[in-house]
Amino acid sequence: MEAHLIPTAPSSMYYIADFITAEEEAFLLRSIPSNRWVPLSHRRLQALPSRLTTNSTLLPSPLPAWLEHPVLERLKSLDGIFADAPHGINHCLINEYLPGQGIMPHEDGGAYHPVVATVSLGGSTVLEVSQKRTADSVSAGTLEDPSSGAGTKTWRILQEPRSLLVTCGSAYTETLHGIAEVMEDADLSEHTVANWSLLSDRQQILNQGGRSERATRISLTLRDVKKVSGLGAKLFGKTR
Ligand SMILES: O=C(O)CCC(=O)C(=O)O
Ligand SMILES: [Fe+2]
Repeated sequence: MEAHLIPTAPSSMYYIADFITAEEEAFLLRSIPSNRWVPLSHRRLQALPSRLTTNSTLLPSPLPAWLEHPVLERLKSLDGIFADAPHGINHCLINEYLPGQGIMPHEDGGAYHPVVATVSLGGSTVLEVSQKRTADSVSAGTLEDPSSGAGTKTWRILQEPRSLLVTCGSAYTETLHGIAEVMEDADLSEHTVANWSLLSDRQQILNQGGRSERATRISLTLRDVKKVSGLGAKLFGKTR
């Protein structure tokens, strides 16, 4: 995994270009159930095996076979990313974004073990990661430019189709992440993209003058929900 560490991002984020093949991507896109989408105002969403209960508990049930092979199997083979997770991966949120759609800056929070693995399908996007603003970091801005405080430091992670992004440690607990609602991402270069050296296709971006048009993108975000309810937990909780 060390070869995939994003050098300038908060510790620790890993980017693996071409984590799956184009055939596997097409298989995943075909396999996502078409009748389980929950429409939101700026994207649509589904949760596998189900949404969490109001107190952030998972009613456990096996993840579908189409997710197990190849994605979950391959994740298990990457040394140790979910090694400390109490249950292993037991939950998958699927987000779909049309061009111009995104997600507000947020943190994924304490319902999950602090590791998330994101597989991107379809289009490219830029994930904007920013240090959480605390009273201390806001006051660290200068008088001339209050926004220069540590609280506003941001990193841009370009997520290409078929890539894997792993976010853990203080990158999980101390930062926010979001996706801007734009039709294209611009000003992409080795100076602005934290994972530039790890990208699959830098040349294409250079050929496009540092621009990347948005296309429909689907992300699979794989996590370990900490609270698993009752009997089902005994049957299905341990998925590793
Ligand atoms: O689509 C993505 O890459 C991010 C999704 C996300 O932040 C989430 O589901 O919590
Ligand atoms: Fe998130």
